Amino acid sequence: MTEARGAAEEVVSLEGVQKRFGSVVALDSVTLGFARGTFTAVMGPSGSGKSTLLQTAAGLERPTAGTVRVGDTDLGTLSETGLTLLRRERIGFVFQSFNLLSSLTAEQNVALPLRLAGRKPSRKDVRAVLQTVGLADRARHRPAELSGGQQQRVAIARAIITKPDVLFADEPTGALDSRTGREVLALLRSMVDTQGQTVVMVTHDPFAASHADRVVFLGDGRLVAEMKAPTAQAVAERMTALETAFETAAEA
Ligand SMILES: Nc1ncnc2c1ncn2[C@@H]1O[C@H](COP(=O)(O)OP(=O)(O)OP(=O)(O)O)[C@@H](O)[C@H]1O
Repeated sequence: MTEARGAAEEVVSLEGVQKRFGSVVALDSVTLGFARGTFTAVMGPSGSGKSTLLQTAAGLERPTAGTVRVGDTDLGTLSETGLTLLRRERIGFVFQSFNLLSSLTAEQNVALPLRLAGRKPSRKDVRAVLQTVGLADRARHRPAELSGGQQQRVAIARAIITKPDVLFADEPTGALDSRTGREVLALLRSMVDTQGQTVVMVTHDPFAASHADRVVFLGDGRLVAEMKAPTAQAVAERMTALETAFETAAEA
């Protein structure tokens, strides 16, 4: 393992991961790592296992077989409480639907993970994170007083307040118009470039995926392709080919 350290250190790794829901195999023999300070997009046809991959990598779902590691910790060795603590301290998660608490202000939402961890949030830290996402002047606003893009930026601030090893984002721009979506993508990209944050994002959108360093493509729960330095056009072409291939296979 020691030679894996350094530039290519993997923050999260999956080895031979399978996830079944009854008779449905949502993930099959997935072996994949996410290096520190990199931005990965996860793509694939509907039902190919993207969300399941994210949830399994984040310790929200336990794999049926195989191993998920966060740093050197094998999640399979952790109790439910251990897993909850690890998620709280080392993993950030952002959803398409923001999931902010409507009765709390932006800064109270951002401070929540620290409170849940029994830590007293420092106003300075909370304001610094809001500053990072460009919302220092909206700290006292409630979600209903913010635009969709601003709410998603609060959700990102809330996810990074604990300085997680990795930020998982499931369709973070799915509910946003294209301009605010671009702002959120630029924010994720700059967190990778300026803070060395590791980001893993599920998306259907080739333009969103082009902000990543690498795109991994799933088909029927398997890892079927990988693209470095993606362009929106190259990603769109690959997706069309994949969708055709999997539709043809499903019809056969
Ligand atoms: N909790 C669950 N119970 C039963 N089946 C599930 C569950 N979660 C996912 N599945 C099934 O696992 C497969 C993969 O689902 P998943 O949501 O990971 O795909 P996806 O690529 O994220 O899809 P989409 O792009 O449509 O969101 C699908 O066949 C889905 O129906």
